[in-house]
Amino acid sequence: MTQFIKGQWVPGLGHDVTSKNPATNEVIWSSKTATPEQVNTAVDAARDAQFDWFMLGFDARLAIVEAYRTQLEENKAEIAEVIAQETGKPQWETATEAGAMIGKIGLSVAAYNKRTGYSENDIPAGRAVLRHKPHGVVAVFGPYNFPGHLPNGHIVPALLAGNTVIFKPSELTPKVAELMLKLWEKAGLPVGVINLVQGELETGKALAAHPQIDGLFFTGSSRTGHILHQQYAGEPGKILALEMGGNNPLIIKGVENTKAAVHDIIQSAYISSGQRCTCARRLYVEKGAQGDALLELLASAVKQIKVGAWNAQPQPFMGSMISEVAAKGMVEAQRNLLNLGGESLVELTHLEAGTGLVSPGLIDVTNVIELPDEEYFGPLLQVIRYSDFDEAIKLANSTRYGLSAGILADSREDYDYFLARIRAGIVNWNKQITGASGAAPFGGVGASGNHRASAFYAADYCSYPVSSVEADVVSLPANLSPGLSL
Ligand SMILES: NC(=O)c1ccc[n+]([C@@H]2O[C@H](COP(=O)([O-])OP(=O)(O)OC[C@H]3O[C@@H](n4cnc5c(N)ncnc54)[C@H](O)[C@@H]3O)[C@@H](O)[C@H]2O)c1
Ligand SMILES: O=CCC[C@H](NC(=O)CCC(=O)O)C(=O)O
Repeated sequence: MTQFIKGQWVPGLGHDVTSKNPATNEVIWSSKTATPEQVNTAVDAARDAQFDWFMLGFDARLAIVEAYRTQLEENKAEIAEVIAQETGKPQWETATEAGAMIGKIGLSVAAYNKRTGYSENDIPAGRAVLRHKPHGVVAVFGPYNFPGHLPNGHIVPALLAGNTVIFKPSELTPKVAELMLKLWEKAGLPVGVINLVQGELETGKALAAHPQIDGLFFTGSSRTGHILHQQYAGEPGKILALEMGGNNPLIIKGVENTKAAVHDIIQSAYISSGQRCTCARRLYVEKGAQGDALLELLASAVKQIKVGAWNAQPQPFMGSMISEVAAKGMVEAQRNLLNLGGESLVELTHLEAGTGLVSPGLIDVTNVIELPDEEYFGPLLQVIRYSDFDEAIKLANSTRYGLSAGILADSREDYDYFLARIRAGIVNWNKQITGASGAAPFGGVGASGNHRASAFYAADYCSYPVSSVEADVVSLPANLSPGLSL
């Protein structure tokens, strides 16, 4: 029973699908996909439930969301374990993801109150009141790299605002989604308020194209996000929030503590086996002896990064990539860069056939004339040597994306110069560029997003403002307009 539709667990009526642990190739979940007809039923259920859910009022909705938080807390270890088994991420990292899911509740409540909620002001004509209403029925599409935390970051604020939800998780992480829905069910969500449809392209397309969807909140690749954007052209009444990938630059300039810089670079480029949208993909290092020394230390540290299965002890820094296909894709990306003139500093290798285990790679692409503006979603960092700061910033901005960017530099002046010129939604100074805070807005520009940032600003796309001028009784104004007599 893998679809949760209208408060019931029902089998999918589509074709067979499985989910595998990418470190062992073992099947950990199998089922059938939801058909377009089942998607219709899920949307109908969400539509039927929506007005009553909204009319329950914020406090009653919050009580259920709080009960979900209790479920998350009580099942934190299981959530972390299922995410680890299904994504290949090491347990220390998935414990953090489960923690972020719990933390999202408090942050979403704070954001609801701060960004939306209710306010009123006395005005000469009466009272100006600002309220927010939910869009209605929204679809949430999730990626595989944070299968719990990122869809949770859409679902929680959407429900708090009074929307009902149809959740379509990544086809690579159905087991995590199933567990999340079981916890929502235990929290006591009314029938139809949240629905789960599992499947691949056919299911996703049926949901995205459904005429009864009022909004779609998407986290995933830029390629899919662009398809959805085109699909929603001419639909101004539907809200579309797109959180997509990046080709993120990190510049190193005038850093005394080389070891600390190497640590920040590794945390930026290789965490989650490079499978974070915020990961550094391009590293700009000044030409000269200082840059050479930094790269030498970096290459040595990269070679020492421990890679292993989700449950290996002692724990590795990098787990498996999501699949063997993804691992082979990174080997192919490296080959392509080498063919274009790149020079390998540390080779990325596929460690075990049939798995997503790869070692981290570092490649100098300074001599590549036309560097592809691609998001290689894995642990391969491209190094570019630069002669002057303006050149580094210009190269850093040479991308159609604009998600995250950073500079490691001991001079505040350099940071201010960079901050003014770099084009990205997340810009860090002397800190890794991954690990963004949910207490801040999260989103990119260009091909990385559509200016509907998530995290703390998710509240904004979950409702629309309703402005009212109100008075308790109908009354005549003190002075009538010229030309009127009553
Ligand atoms: N900006 C962010 O917040 C953020 C966060 C995490 C991941 N990402 C990005 O996500 C990508 C990795 O995730 P992914 O590979 O799961 O993304 P993806 O685009 O392949 O899939 C995301 C979701 O869209 C669905 N989908 C795919 N094609 C579809 C279509 N034509 N119509 C409707 N639905 C469709 C998938 O089934 C899945 O549920 C990377 O590019 C990464 O940078 C971005
Ligand atoms: O893979 C992309 C997201 C990575 C992650 N970002 C967040 O968690 C944003 C904060 C939030 O949504 O609460 C990161 O920056 O590492």
